[in-house]
Amino acid sequence: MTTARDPLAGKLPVTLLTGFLGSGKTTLLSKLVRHPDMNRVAVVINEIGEIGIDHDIVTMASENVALLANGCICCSVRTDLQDTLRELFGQRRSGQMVQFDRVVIETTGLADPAPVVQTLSSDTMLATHYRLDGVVTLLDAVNGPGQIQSQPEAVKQIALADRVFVTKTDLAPPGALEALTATVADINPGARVSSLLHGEIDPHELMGLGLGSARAGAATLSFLGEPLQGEGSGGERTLAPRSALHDASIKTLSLRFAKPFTWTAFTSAMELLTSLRGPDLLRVKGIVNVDGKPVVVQGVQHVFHEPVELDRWPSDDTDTRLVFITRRIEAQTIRKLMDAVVEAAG
Ligand SMILES: Nc1nc2c(ncn2[C@@H]2O[C@H](COP(=O)(O)OP(=O)(O)OP(=O)(O)O)[C@@H](O)[C@H]2O)c(=O)[nH]1
Repeated sequence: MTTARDPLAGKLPVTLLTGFLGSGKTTLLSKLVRHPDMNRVAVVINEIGEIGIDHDIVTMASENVALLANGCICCSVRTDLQDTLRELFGQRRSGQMVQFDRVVIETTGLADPAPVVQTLSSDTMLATHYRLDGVVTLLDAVNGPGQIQSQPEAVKQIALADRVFVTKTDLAPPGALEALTATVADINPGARVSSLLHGEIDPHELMGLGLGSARAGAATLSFLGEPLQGEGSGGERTLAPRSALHDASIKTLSLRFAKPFTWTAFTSAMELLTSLRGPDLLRVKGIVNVDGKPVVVQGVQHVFHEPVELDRWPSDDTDTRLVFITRRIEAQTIRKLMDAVVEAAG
């Protein structure tokens, strides 16, 4: 990978909407697509593995694509998401399709969102035209705690989120939002958590969540503000062991490096790490000091998105700070590996 000043310019932002079954995704989408500020969005509902789900937002045309009165495109995918995104782009370019300027993909409630994220960056054609703007995960205030304990995919959806919205707090006992906020923070300290009732939301809350917004400044890099356990050492947390999570092997590791990296050394370390442990590397986010310059990096499992070089550091802190969400990897393993590669690179 190479750094570029703004590799995201001109690409269509994609928001990935996840959340366990019944968490309120369709409710949210049905409000969103009717919002005046969302009039040029293409909504892709990825229904793989689900049969006959009748999303009320979609008045399905025979080819499973519907054009809403306000210009929204709704499209239901039962086969191949990649093909659908390619086709949508092709039709947009040739004028057969509304000039949509954003895509929202709703994944099936049981899905692990990581493959969809990977698809976006590993498929060359898709990566040229689309960029992941953020992962939004809905979490049911009533059923969420049980799902987190029993369903690894629910944990994965939270682990990959940029923002988590807790839905149905009106049905939940007092304190449910606070408790779930703490649980989410254990799984993914970088995700902002707020409540969402009956899908009522300002669409802008869902935009500009990911890397594309990194250059907006420190606020969007809040995940880097995690307290680290000692300068130069790796902070490590096992996910909420007290709540007996099903997949308690998922950990959030925060690493800080004072010495700047060369880009070659950093990418070599990441390449080695992903080749050795890719499937267990659920998410990596961070800001890297590359020869003094701040570069924001983000990866999901073995796929790294194009890094973004910031114009300036968001604060006085110019250390490299990386947050890893991993399964069965210790902080010291990553640190040793990175140190070794940096040393070898001279
Ligand atoms: N009380 C209450 N009900 C809600 C809220 N949000 C969604 N619901 C209801 O929860 C139910 C499930 O919502 P959906 O939007 O269908 O959930 P989904 O995530 O699309 O479900 P799947 O397609 O099965 O994955 C519906 O009956 C909604 O009306 C909320 O904030 N409060």
